[in-house]
Amino acid sequence: MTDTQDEQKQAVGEAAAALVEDGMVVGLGTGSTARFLVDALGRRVGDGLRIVAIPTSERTAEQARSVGIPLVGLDTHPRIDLTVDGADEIELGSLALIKGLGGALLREKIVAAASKRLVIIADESKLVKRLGRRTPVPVEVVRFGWQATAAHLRELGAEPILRHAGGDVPFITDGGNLILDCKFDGIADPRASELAIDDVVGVVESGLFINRAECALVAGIGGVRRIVREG
Ligand SMILES: O=C(CO)[C@H](O)[C@H](O)COP(=O)(O)O
Repeated sequence: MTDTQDEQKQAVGEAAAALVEDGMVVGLGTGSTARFLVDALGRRVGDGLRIVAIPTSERTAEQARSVGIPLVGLDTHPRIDLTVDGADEIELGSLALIKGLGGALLREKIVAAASKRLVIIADESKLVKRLGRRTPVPVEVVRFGWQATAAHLRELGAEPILRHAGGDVPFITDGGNLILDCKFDGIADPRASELAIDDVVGVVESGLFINRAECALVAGIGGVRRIVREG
């Protein structure tokens, strides 16, 4: 039985760490749920598990190093066996995702695309019937002309807001870009929206992840359950 949100995140982090096998190349997600995964994997590495890992952010890299997980890059390991990452919204059925409220969506998507398997870990609050009613879609954009990029995104029906790190200082991603948090009135066709956003000049990547997750490990009051993609 799991209780608080943190206990639920810990439960899914540990359940996902148990999926990792000797010899694997593992993608490490970013965020408060992924932190529990990295801690649990660090403990397994301390007990003798032999893996190498590719982090999706500088934050995760720092944590992984601190718990003794050996890190490599996509240059030497372009194929990843298993990536475990969090999500901001998970659409029931399709397992389409909104990711990037933690600001790491670009590296997360590159690592997901290089992965044979992507397992999402989350608590039940992340499950939705339709994406984008509650959470904005984070969109990473280059700094030059971001206002023009925002205007194009507005034409797609979004309300883009420049993300700030605090005060008037814009949030800068690990790739040196900006993030526009794009509020939509629900996303009826996530794949079409992903394509339309990616087609805007100045956009580096969107936080819509479509057909990428194999399954989600979701923690609730009753424990951890595995949800698979339908169709
Ligand atoms: O996409 C992400 C970071 O870019 C995170 O996976 C997402 O924001 C979920 O984070 P948390 O586990 O803290 O709710």
